[in-house]
Amino acid sequence: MALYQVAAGILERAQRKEGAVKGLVYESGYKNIKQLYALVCETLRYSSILEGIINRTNLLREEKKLKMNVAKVLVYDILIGKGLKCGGVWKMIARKHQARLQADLARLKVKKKVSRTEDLLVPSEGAVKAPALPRYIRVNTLKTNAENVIDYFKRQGYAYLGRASSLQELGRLSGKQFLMDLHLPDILVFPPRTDFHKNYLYTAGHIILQDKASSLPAFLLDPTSGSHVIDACAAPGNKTSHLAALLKNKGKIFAFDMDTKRLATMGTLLLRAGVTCHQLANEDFLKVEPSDPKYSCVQHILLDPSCSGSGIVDRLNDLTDDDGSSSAERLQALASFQRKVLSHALRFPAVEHLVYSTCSVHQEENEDVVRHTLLENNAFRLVNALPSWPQRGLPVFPRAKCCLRASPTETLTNGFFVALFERKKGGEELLAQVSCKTAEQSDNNDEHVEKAEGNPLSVTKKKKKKKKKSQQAPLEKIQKSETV
Ligand SMILES: C[S@@+](CC[C@H](N)C(=O)[O-])C[C@H]1O[C@@H](n2cnc3c(N)ncnc32)[C@H](O)[C@@H]1O
Repeated sequence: MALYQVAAGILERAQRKEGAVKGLVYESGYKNIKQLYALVCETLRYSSILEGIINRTNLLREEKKLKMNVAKVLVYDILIGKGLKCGGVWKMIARKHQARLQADLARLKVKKKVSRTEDLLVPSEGAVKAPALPRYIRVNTLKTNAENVIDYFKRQGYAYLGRASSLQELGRLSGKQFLMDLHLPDILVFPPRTDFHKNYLYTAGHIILQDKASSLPAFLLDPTSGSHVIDACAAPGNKTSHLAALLKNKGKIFAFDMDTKRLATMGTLLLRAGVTCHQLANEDFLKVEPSDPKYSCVQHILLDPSCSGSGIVDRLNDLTDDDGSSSAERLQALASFQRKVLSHALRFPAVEHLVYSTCSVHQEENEDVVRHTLLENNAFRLVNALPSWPQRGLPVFPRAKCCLRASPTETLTNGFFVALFERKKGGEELLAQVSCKTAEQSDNNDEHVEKAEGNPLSVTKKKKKKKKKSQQAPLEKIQKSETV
């Protein structure tokens, strides 16, 4: 397929949050990966400038068949890149408008008082430049364990430096060094830009390329093996595969997503990761009936709905307006959907714990959604999640600090937000929990006790805690939450 069409397709998938740019480029099967990756990255870098030129010159109105993302890659190549290489009919169209496009770019440079095009990218005064993030990998415990993965990398010439004791250590990694993460188990940390897309462990599903912050939701939800879980907005499925690993493939994950293409990608990812305990449904989660007996044992829900994506570092330019902020209207529309879907999720009768997460940095999509939901629903409260995590929710309501935030500058991750809800305990709820024990859970009592060592969430688990303390590995001691 033609370069520009493939590049535009990747921009579109990145906007729909189907994965990181690098992964999407590799998945495309395009023969010249390097050329494609460079074109996509550069187009993203100049995205808001290109969009401005396209809009001011009325390009899409004059060329009805031309879509924004194809226009962006074409205009990038004709104005900033190495000139149009291929493109057939698109090339002819772009050539037709070349003079006008060049004139608009020239006017923009005069207006911004710069002589080189790249100087248009200079951040405005006071803007913080995001640091390059470490490369995080999650060990897929359905297929292997951290020890095996560490040994494998050592044999590949990497130097293992042990478990990190500070975030600064993660930020100092260079060359072929790597560390075990200090906050989350089964996360290994490598220097920025380490590329594992061709690594055997990745292609065989033994490791998952997932930002550390995006591993928080499943880790905090921590479903016991054998339990029933809903992943409400699941595709492309990194969090689903993490949930399956925590469940040890025992129990059930009901995973929903409205987007057919993303679900197809998810099917491939889950197969590669060895996930077998899931049921995928191409369905609007808002239309899933909470009283359906099928979901009567669902005690855990992971809700990671569509959001502005404003926290994702390699997409910052693409998804924000010229002034760096998402448009107020768009944010309001997203927040309204997020509130709706969160309230819906809390209607499932047996749900005990729910994790709400976004990769947005906006208060409107995060603390405001949580505050609104708590005001509307007094059966649930917030749990003080992972007390050792350094960045907390913005203090815009009394318990907002129970929530977690993440950012390139403070946690060396993409921007992220997580809130852990817990049903307030009362006689009726406890009865419901007992009657909801699934067959798999009854078969796995020993496993529950073991898992409970690291999870102070449930009353029964807490009682067993003292007994096994001496056997705990250091990472199992991580306190995931505390009730305040
Ligand atoms: C942030 S992404 C989910 C990422 C996913 N949790 C992961 O870790 O790979 C949000 C997803 O929600 C889906 N979505 C949006 N509205 C939905 C709805 N009403 N019901 C189900 N899925 C929905 C989108 O198609 C998109 O795939």
